[in-house]
Amino acid sequence: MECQEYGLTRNTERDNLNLNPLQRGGMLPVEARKALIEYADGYSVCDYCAGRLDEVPNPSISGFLQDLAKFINVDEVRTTHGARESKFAIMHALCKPGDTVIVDGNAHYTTHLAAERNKLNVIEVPNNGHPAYEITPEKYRETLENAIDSGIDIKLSLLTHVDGDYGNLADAKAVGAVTHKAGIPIILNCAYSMGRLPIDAKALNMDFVVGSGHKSMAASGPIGVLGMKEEYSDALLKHSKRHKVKEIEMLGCTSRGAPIVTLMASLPYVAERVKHWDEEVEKTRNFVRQLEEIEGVHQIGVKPKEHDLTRFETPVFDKIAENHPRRGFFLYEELKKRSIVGIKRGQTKWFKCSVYGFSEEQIAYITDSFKEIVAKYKDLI
Ligand SMILES: Cc1ncc(COP(=O)(O)O)c(C=O)c1O
Repeated sequence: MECQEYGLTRNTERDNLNLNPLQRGGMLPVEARKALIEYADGYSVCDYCAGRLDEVPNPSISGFLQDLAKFINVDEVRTTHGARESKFAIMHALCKPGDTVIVDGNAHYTTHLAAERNKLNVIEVPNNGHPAYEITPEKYRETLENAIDSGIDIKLSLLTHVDGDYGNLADAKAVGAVTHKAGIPIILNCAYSMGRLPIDAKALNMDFVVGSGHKSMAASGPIGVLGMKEEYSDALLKHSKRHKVKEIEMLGCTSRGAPIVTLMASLPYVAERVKHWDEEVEKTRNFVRQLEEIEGVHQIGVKPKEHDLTRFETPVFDKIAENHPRRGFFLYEELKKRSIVGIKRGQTKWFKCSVYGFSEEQIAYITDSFKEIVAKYKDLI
């Protein structure tokens, strides 16, 4: 058999300034790149395993999990294959088919799929619409109370801490108080927050927090985090009857090899970087201010920004696209000429981007580039 050329290079994304929000928090520091090579082979973390991944002493996965639990302030923590697998496992352990869960209207598709795979009904708390698309604790309370009043037994609730569409940071503490008052456990989906900003699960009134190593914790994918309160550990970490030491929801073992060692190697770096979250927010706000100086560029979602993921409506680029021979592709191509990538090809009505981790100089270069492109095509507007 002759195999095709699979195109396994990433020079474009690596050598240019990548604005794709999905990529900004998953970039590996040097220590993690070294660990990646050291543990690149298949079951590389399993040499000293006595049956449980979370208890492996060498490399010290057990020690790492203790540190990780402290980092997010939970009683127990496990790694999974992603935030989605963490959500699935919680729903699976706590609900049965036909049960109902309540989730925010900005929830990620993986939340919907986790519920669907568990055969659960979903009630959605709507956001407040254009332009902020905010999920308010008041709306969460109202939707929950209406459901309860109409006789629906809600087994579990979920809040997306920072959503992937608008980059809004939800008021987790207030929503946690709402669901606890109703006696319903709550999951905080921290895919876009854990590893970028400090997470204290207990202070946020959360029973579960789930994270994504490849999205926000500087790890190779796929790897997720599942943190929980003690009272749920029996349900979530229940052992197999047949294979006594194995945890059923984890299917015995979850992420092994490169993903877990990079997550481990990056933890000190990530623990340090969350202390500088305010600086990142300030950089994002400056970026928004500068980009909004262009007529026809508006940030949507909550203002001022509280997270780096930013969505802009960009009628000015859409107008240029209408009259440009390359149509919608002009923006991608003009940015690429300036070594900027990460805005989807052909997209000009709106786009999402992030400057997380870039320096002020790089951000100034990026905003100047957008302004330069508008100036170049002023006759097409
Ligand atoms: C808000 C949110 N939750 C969950 C996920 C999925 O995370 P994972 O790939 O770790 O399952 C994403 C990925 O884009 C996301 O944006």
